[in-house]
Amino acid sequence: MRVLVVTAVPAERDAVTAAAPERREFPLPGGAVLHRVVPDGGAVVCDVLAAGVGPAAAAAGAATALTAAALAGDPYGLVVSAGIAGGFAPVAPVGAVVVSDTMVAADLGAQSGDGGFLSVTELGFGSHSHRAAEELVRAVAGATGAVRGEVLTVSTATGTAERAGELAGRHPGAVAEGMEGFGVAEAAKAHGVPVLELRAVSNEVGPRDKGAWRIGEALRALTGAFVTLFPVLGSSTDSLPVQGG
Ligand SMILES: O=C(O)c1cccc(C(=O)CC[C@H]2O[C@@H](n3cnc4c(=O)[nH]cnc43)[C@H](O)[C@@H]2O)c1
Repeated sequence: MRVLVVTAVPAERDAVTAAAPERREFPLPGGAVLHRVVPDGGAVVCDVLAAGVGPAAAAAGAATALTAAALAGDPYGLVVSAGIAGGFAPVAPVGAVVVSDTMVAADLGAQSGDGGFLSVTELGFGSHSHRAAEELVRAVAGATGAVRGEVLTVSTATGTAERAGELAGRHPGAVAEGMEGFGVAEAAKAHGVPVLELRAVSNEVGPRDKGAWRIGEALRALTGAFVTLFPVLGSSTDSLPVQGG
């Protein structure tokens, strides 16, 4: 199976490729570079792209790689948004791995004028969420020990307890917050390819305190998650189910 993994920054990309013995580099149109690893056994070929921070960069990077692969006649069978994340306490503490059953665009919409928020779904402009295929989420959570739930995609990382409470109130099933998952899911949906979001928690969602972020610990947890994920993907002989809707 060919897998595309999209991270925001090179440190996250390198944490993913560290789960396999060696990597090779392949240029993409536009100048970005895919880092390819073939984990033991060779059943999975995994291209990892550091596409930039935020949903727009993630969607553009993912779509470019998906299109290039499709035009080369060798399309991907799965796209994964991966990296570090803020975790909602107490369900996803620092060092935990999370897998998203629903990738939610949590700040894409409009203020309602009475202090509320209207999602793009409520505005009638498509969907504010993408569900990952249930059997894939279950297999990944089982293999990696990841906490499963909604992972929110935000363009502005949460920096106050008030905002954290607001998001948790609006999304009681949220386990974590990142900045790319929904963008990757949009690109995957446009190409009819299954999507997954897997992140390791570096900090708690809440008051901004970058000094308290445990980035190294999270990146090591991310590597560990991919060490266990690759055999799961390698054992899926059939094509994976596409998004749950
Ligand atoms: O400074 C470093 O060494 C470093 C190494 C790896 C990653 C980073 C990042 O800052 C990655 C930004 C990336 O992380 C996600 N993230 C992490 N915590 C949160 C959060 O609380 N809220 C939202 N997003 C978060 C996000 O996907 C960013 O793109 C630095």
